[in-house]
Amino acid sequence: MKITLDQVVPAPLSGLLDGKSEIWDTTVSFEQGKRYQVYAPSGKGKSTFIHILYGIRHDYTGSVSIDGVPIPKIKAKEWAAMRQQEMSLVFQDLRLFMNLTGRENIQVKSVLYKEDATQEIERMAALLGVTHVLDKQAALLSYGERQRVAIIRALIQPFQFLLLDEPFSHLDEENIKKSCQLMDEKCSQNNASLVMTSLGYPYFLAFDEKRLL
Ligand SMILES: Nc1ncnc2c1ncn2[C@@H]1O[C@H](COP(=O)(O)OP(=O)(O)OP(=O)(O)O)[C@@H](O)[C@H]1O
Repeated sequence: MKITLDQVVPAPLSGLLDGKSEIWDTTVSFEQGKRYQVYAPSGKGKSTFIHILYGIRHDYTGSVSIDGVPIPKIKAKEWAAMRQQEMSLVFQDLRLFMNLTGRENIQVKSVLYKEDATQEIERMAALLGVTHVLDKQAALLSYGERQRVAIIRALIQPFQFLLLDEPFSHLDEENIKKSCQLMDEKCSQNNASLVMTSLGYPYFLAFDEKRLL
């Protein structure tokens, strides 16, 4: 899978760009198997960028294509299949279901693709120190615990692209390290790409490319 942006300018940033961006208003591709860091200060469009790649924002000029197919030509059914099998995302605001438990949140997608992921969920939860909250309602978890649940949910499904929107904002160094280790492991297993937005910290990932947004 390859994602290409061509002269993309999000509507909210129109007229505000300073010409330094290595993503907006230029041609840039994200290829399978590579790890990208996309960095920028607050308000420069990191979440907007991730939402455009995931096909949930369309308020921009220019074009985005996936494997050569422009996004407007991709049907809703194809997006649904892609989001189950090929693209996984950790939203900045996590988007967990607050009335469901941690485990139910993680299993939301594994139920869809009918894979028994029980053991793998336990392994990842133990590594990230959230075993004790798996059966608690998400609403009762701390933000850092929710963030780790959201990371496990993203890693448990198959993917070719792992999109991460400032995924470590509420984690301590030890948990960031372990999360990076898991992300690295899963990306290598799947020969997947990783695209992470951040304010610029490299964390514990070896990026192939770093791009200023
Ligand atoms: N739906 C929208 N309608 C109008 N303006 C928007 C919309 N979404 C974002 N913006 C504006 O676009 C700019 C980029 O927002 P975005 O959330 O993508 O930035 P960000 O780099 O992720 O910021 P942060 O690091 O603070 O999370 C901001 O000025 C924001 O106010």
